[in-house]
Amino acid sequence: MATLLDTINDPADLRKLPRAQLKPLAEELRAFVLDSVSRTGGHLSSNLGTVELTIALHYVFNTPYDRVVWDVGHQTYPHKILTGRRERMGTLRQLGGVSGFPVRSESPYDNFGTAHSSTSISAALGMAMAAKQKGEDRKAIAIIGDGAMSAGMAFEALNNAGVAECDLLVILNDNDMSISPPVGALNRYLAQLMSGQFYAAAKNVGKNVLKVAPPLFELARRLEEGAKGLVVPATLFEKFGFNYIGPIDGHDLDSLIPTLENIRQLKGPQFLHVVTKKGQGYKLAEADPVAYHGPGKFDPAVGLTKPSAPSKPTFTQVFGQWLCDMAAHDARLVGITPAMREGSGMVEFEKMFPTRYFDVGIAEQHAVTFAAGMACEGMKPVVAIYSTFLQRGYDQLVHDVALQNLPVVFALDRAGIVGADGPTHAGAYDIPYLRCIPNMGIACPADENECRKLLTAAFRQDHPVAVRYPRGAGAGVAVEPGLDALPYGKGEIRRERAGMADGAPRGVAILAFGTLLYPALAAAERLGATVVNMRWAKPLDTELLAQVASRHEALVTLEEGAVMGGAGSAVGEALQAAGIVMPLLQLGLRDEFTPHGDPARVLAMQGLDAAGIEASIRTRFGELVDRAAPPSLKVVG
Ligand SMILES: Cc1ncc(C[n+]2csc(CCOP(=O)(O)OP(=O)(O)O)c2C)c(N)n1
Ligand SMILES: CC(=O)[C@@H](O)[C@H](O)COP(=O)(O)O
Ligand SMILES: [Mg+2]
Repeated sequence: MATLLDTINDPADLRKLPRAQLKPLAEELRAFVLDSVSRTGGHLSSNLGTVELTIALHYVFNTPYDRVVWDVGHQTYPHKILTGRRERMGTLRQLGGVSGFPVRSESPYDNFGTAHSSTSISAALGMAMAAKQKGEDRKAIAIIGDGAMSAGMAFEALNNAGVAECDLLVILNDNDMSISPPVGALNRYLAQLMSGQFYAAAKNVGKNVLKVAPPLFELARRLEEGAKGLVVPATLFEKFGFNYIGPIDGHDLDSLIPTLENIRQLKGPQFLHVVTKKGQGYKLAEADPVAYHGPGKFDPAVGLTKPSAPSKPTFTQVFGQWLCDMAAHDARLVGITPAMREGSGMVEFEKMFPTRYFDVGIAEQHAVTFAAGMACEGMKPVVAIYSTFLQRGYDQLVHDVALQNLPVVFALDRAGIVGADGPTHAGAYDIPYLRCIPNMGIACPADENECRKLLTAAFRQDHPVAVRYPRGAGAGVAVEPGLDALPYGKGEIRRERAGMADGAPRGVAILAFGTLLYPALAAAERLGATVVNMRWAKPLDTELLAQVASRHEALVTLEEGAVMGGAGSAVGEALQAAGIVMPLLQLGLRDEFTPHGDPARVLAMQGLDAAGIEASIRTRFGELVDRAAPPSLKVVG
């Protein structure tokens, strides 16, 4: 028998349903989300929390004519299911499948591409302003979480919107959670709004939405004036120029729908405060929304289980352990995260050093300058941040840290391909964007052990240094427990081509930056090439480079990052500066955005697995390779 959900292939179908059928639809939708995510993995708790809100939005507003902008977009699975992608949810976050975030090219209902947080109010305001300019009567709606609301960008947009005289609706989806528990004064303020006098004054809902009907409005205004004079101060959002409505129960369709229907008729900036529960309807996720924020596949009847055999440690875990060990060794160390405690491997550090741990909220710019301030006072800050999110703090990195040459360590996680999250989260650009900044050092560990030692090397410098490492596990190299450092700015030759002894320049040398050293070694076995583990993209080991250049006929650079402007470009510049003219092939991520999907496959599509590296080198330098390789290593055919 067809379910209600089966009948909805478009919000137009949803709008045909009688109100009474929306609750059973919500139940079906929630069950579908749980079942679907348990099969594919993905973001769960946030999506269980937006089921009713999504139904209400598409039911009340004329989507996609009215624009809906979801902040971050990790909570848009119900939206995807109701907007024609139900049957493709089994492909979620897989190569060629449905994206885990809104993407404009994926659906006309995805009005704005998101995944980095706190952009929704700006984008929706832009759309509202465009509608005003063009004389269109469409509505623009931003749905932003309490975590995302903590970012400066959200406040910049509120500041603008409050005076912009546009028909903008901001919906604050307040579930009292970021990925981990939310932090900061705004969070405390929202908690206040939820309690005591404010919550009692939730008649605000009735009062403010009545503003549409002039006679009632006058009555409401007088009531409001009276009430405000007595007990209810204006909310922060009213002071920003919004009409504040709420808080209302975001799981109660009987509150949501009439409230949205009324708001739809209001003019000017509206602010609806909706209260939801992360993980709503699935007890295990309600009890542990952190674990169920972004789980892998699991059996919903059992829940998440611990893997039986201990797997190789991830780079994140190697960093987390190093951070604790170095903090025990050096009291000046402080650890900073912009709201990514779990993802950045800082759970243990917070437990061991609670007074030296700082979660500053989703506020990357602030995290960087906050670190700069600490460094000015003799502390040794370690900012643990995903490569993609440091893009937010770029000016702060240049102006506040590097220009003042402050010793801040950037532990850059998720450098390179990340897989399921796709292009928004790929750490593709850090080498190019860091390398051009004076005073910066950039370390690219090839494996777990090097990661630990390069973190120590970075920590010992008196200037800023970034250590970039990828998502997941490495080659499985044993990590030595001490706090030894690798030398600053120095690489090593890992494999020498056969016949080096005769001194004549011959064959190809691969200069690997980071974890691609291992596929490079595999390719070099077949090519008879030399492999150099460069370790540092900046400073470049120019001495080693000159030595290797003098003994080979061609060089190949290799990095898991944008090839344009990356470490390979640095090698090209260094060769030119030294007056060395020789063929150079630069391999890395091409000048295109990489899709979401299995990371190994995405890397292979970029030609960065062992076979791809070998093929590229053969195509460009086949003759040199074959001439240099000893007969035993020659690959025939
Ligand atoms: C600029 C940026 N920093 C960090 C993140 C990682 N991140 C994704 S979701 C999230 C928490 C968002 O909290 P909230 O907006 O309240 O949504 P909820 O998860 O509670 O649904 C964080 C920190 C991000 N996507 N973008
Ligand atoms: C939506 C978001 O930005 C995070 O939840 C992100 O998906 C986490 O990625 P990791 O799984 O790599 O920590
Ligand atoms: Mg939240």
